[in-house]
Amino acid sequence: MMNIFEMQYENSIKKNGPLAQRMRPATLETFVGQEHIVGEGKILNRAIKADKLSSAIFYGPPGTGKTTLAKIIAENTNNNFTTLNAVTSGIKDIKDKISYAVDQLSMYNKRTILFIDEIHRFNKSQQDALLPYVENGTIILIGATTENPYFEVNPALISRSLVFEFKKITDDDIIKVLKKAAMDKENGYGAKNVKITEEAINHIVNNSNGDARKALSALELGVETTPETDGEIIIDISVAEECIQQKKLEYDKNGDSHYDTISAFIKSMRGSDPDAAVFWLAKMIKSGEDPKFIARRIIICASEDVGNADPRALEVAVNAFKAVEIIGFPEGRIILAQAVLYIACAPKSNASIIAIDRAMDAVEKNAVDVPLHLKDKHYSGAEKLGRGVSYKYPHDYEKFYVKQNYLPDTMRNSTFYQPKESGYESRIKKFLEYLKQ
Ligand SMILES: Nc1ncnc2c1ncn2[C@@H]1O[C@H](COP(=O)(O)OP(=O)(O)OP(=O)(O)O)[C@@H](O)[C@H]1O
Repeated sequence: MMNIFEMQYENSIKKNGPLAQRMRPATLETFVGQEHIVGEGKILNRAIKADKLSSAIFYGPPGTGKTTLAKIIAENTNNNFTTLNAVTSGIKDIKDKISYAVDQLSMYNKRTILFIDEIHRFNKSQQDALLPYVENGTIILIGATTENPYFEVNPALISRSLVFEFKKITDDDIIKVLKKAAMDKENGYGAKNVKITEEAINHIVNNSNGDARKALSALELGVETTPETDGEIIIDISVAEECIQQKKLEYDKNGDSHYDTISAFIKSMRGSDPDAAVFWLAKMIKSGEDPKFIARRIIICASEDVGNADPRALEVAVNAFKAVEIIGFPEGRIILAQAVLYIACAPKSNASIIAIDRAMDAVEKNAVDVPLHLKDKHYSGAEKLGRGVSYKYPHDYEKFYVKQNYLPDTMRNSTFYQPKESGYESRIKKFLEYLKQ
């Protein structure tokens, strides 16, 4: 349950807010996807129904239902419900919420669910302030984050919470959400006679990246800007293309533009354009992006796009992460810039990501029995079973290399790693060729 002001605010959003807010499901039955979390018999489903909720962290991409699920929980349990947004709140707001929760418990014997959006944006001392009250059960914390909580949320809070990972919403489920919004007479466009072509729906779905808010906002823009023809509003492919584009410019302040900037930033590093890379870095710093968030993207880029063409890129990136953690802003900008420029100017190879993705695919598609000669023989009786028997020890051979199969028998000679003729990796390539001569 929410307090009276929060309820009034919610109701007014429900009536007047954007389509995505108006269509926010209020019950588990209308909530799509995330079966692994809320499906029948799953722990959260049971906890909600039994009103026995413990603190939780909801982790996953935007628009996948983290806030929605927290609100459903609020509606369906007997606790108070109140919210904080970690981007806009400070320690005073946290203390106010705590004292509200303490009053509620002592006066009415009611616990309070505190939903904190973007909890990773709280610093350590802000997160620490919550701890004793989470620990003694005054507060049931539900923290939502798009960032991996094991890196970003205080381990003490994590260990007192259940972590639930939200997945991107599937295409079929997004279609359901869109069709429902088009037909819903009360909160959607059911009264407007909206027709969406199959092609338009597919286009919106394909460009929503599993984000229901993004899909609904595109539909909203389409309907609100398309005049009626013969009593119908027709959303065809050209309208859909416009809407999913324009939405990026007009709608999202923190949401899409944040992700678009990161995307431009990473693409500039990958594209070996140091000027553009440092420009997007500056934009992220100016818009208040967390330095550790930026540093993590740099680390990923160092491995994904530079890889073994210059193995030092990963070292530089990891060290930049550690350094900004110690230094913070404003000087942290120099450290980040150094790493970004290093990576933008380094030789490039995506051989590592290709290799691991191919290998993961192969693991899914093949039997993965370890060949007999590679099996562990360090236990009695292993040799009788033929384990490890015909294994050849490479150091006993010329060049410290011997030709031998290391893959499951069904996959002999599969190739996952194809070193590129780039930077240090070209030396790796030559070396492998020399071994195999
Ligand atoms: N699982 C879902 N089922 C039905 N509708 C959904 C679902 N997830 C999201 N939506 C729709 O998208 C809107 C935004 O979702 P929500 O605010 O729950 O996302 P979120 O995961 O909290 O995202 P963010 O991290 O950006 O805050 C909702 O108001 C709702 O209309």
